[in-house]
Amino acid sequence: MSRSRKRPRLSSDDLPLDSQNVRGNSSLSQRKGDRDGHFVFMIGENLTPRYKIIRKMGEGTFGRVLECWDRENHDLVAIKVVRSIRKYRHAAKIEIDVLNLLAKNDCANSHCLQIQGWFDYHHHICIVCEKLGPSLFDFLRRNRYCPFPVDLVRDFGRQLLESVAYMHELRLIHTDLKPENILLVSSECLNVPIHKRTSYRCSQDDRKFRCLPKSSAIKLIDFGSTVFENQHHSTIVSTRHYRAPEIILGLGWSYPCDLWSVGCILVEFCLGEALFQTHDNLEHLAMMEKLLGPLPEHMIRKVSSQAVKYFKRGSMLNWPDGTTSRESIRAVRKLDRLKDLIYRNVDDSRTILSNLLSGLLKYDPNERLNAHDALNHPFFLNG
Ligand SMILES: Nc1ncnc2c1ncn2[C@@H]1O[C@H](COP(=O)(O)OP(=O)(O)OP(=O)(O)O)[C@@H](O)[C@H]1O
Repeated sequence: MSRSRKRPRLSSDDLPLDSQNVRGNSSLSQRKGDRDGHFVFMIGENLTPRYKIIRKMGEGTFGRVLECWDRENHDLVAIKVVRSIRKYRHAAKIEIDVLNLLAKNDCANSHCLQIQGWFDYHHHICIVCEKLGPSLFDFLRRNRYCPFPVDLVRDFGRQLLESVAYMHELRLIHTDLKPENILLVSSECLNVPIHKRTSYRCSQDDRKFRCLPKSSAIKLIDFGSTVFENQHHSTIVSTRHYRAPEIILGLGWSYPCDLWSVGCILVEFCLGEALFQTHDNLEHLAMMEKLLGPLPEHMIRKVSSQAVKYFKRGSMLNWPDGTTSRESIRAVRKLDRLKDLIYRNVDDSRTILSNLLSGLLKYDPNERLNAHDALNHPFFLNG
């Protein structure tokens, strides 16, 4: 997967706070932040006297996530050390509020990352959380994008929908659901034999075994883009591959955009790789039409002035247009109808799974399944 999967969100043009004449120990400030405002550290160093840095677990737009030893609780924790840039600090405070709200109302089935606390360290906001395992994207990548068996897709889908239902009950919209933001609770895995019949994609090379998670327990992370339903919504949200059509068409968005993302994620679990591998709006819409049929006219009639250019004669997608590359035409042609895609890649529960997916991938957000209805779908009830 060569194309970037990162969601363009806050641009990184601001200077780090430690180069903005913030009062304090300048030599320490310089050592603690690099030019992008990322926290610079050494393994074994202390992050306050309480936490000892063990290793880096991940890095994102907002900061670095470090595995640390908590000397007070004698436990390992994950600490997100946010970049020392004003807008990221501001976003981190919102993320802390969301994490606290999620923790306050927590029920057994929330499947959301648990916050333990936070502190400010040399202009870096540090969010202390439970330590989890690899993301489902990392897991797929390490297994050469070998798809998950359908029973695991069901377990992951159920938990993911439970966490989305929980957030929506609290009037929160995650807006950035993607395999990178779904973490296995445990890193333990099992080596299992690959059956040629059941896993076509995995059996394309000479490997006889594949790795599967020992436990299917997952948790949702990264609430840095979460918004309250009644708050200001920026026009563009979500990482490209998981972005709902109403966002691309500038029609406004709400809770259903999370369910579209869940649909894309579940297909990805069945295929091993992202469903919509594109970075271009027109190509993205063409891929959707190849998979799901034509966009509804009533949506096309209301598109924003920026999106009008994607259509001709008022109702037809203007694709391919004069600028479409051969590579793009090939990428769209490669896609099948959703049902055929699922039939080609999944062995069990295909009919019921493709029915669930078409409910999650409804163009019209008003017709799309909500999280509760999706959880009551026969794919989950009969599995
Ligand atoms: N609690 C945790 N336990 C283990 N690893 C974690 C944890 N939290 C985050 N990570 C790792 O760190 C990575 C970055 O974390 P996170 O997504 O919160 O940062 P971000 O800066 O908001 O990222 P993005 O740019 O993708 O939004 C994750 O993809 C994951 O691999």
